[in-house]
Amino acid sequence: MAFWRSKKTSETDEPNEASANAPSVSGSADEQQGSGLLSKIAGGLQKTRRVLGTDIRDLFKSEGRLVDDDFLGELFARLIRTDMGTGPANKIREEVAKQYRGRVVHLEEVIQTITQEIRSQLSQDHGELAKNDSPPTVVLVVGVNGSGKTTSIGKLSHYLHANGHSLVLGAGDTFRAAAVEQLTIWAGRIGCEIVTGKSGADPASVAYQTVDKAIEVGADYAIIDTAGRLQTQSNLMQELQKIRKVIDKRLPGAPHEVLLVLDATAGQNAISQAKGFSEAAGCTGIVLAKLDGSAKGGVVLPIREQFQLPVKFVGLGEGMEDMAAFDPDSFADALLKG
Ligand SMILES: Nc1nc2c(ncn2[C@@H]2O[C@H](COP(=O)(O)OP(=O)(O)OP(=O)(O)O)[C@@H](O)[C@H]2O)c(=O)[nH]1
Repeated sequence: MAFWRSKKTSETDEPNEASANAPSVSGSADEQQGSGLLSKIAGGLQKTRRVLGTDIRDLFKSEGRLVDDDFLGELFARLIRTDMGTGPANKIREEVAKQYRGRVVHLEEVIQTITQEIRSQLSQDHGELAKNDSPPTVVLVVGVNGSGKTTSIGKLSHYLHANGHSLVLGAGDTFRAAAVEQLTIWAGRIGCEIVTGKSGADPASVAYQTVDKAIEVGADYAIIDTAGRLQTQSNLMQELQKIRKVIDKRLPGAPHEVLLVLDATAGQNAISQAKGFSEAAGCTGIVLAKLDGSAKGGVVLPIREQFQLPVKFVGLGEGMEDMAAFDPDSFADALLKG
């Protein structure tokens, strides 16, 4: 499932982002949705691009620039302003140094090199969910309070449903009544079943019943929400492990995906969240929500570098269709080419 497709243009193109990112083949509902999302992703990354693209352009006040230590230092400082962290920024600096040191370069050459390097650092990321050989595929969704879990579940469910998959949602955030209501509204919009527990019920029992229901009705996916928690709250982290264990008891091998929803506006804080959650909850992938409101989209890079956690989806707004499957090529292009 990829509804944010990579563009197929030549290496030297400097395209208008909205049109040039259009899918190579058009026609299917999937792809029509994709082309809308492509301009959305470019729009979503606008803030990050403003920091990165504009900053890098500013390095080139004159025609070309000599690539020396001064230039490389300035480049590095500008890269890390997007919260991409020192490791990934260093790799980009080294690549630029390797290719151009001692030479006068033009903006386009440097942008091209940076884009390629970002692509290659993220090349293993893609927006695909794991799939259980015999349904249901169980997806557990975790993250800190307010990161966008419930909204992301709604958007993901909408996408799966629109593509012919049946699903059951589990309102595992039994702590916050509004979260249950919110998920119930999403289920109503999508037209899928939802399992809820009483307020304060054991979330593990809701998770168990959700998987049970999905098996009973033969659903393709069971998607289970959880209450927001801080990665430092060890009792609540243990609760996630219990939820996992109980799910596995009902369906051995499940959950097949544990998606960590990170708020893109959190920048470097998202890194400590990724660390705490991936250790305690065995996360398999990231949903980077609220990319539309963030200038820190570069944070995708250190998360991949440090935790080998692929970004699977990005959230680009609060509406039902405001989510895109992650694609490194489109991401790198949208980040730099404006
Ligand atoms: N702009 C924007 N807003 C988003 C996105 N995803 C979620 N939001 C908003 O972020 C806020 C929090 O989203 P929720 O889905 O309620 O977050 P949550 O993680 O379930 O929250 P808790 O249950 O309190 O932990 C809401 O106002 C959402 O509408 C996104 O991709 N873009």
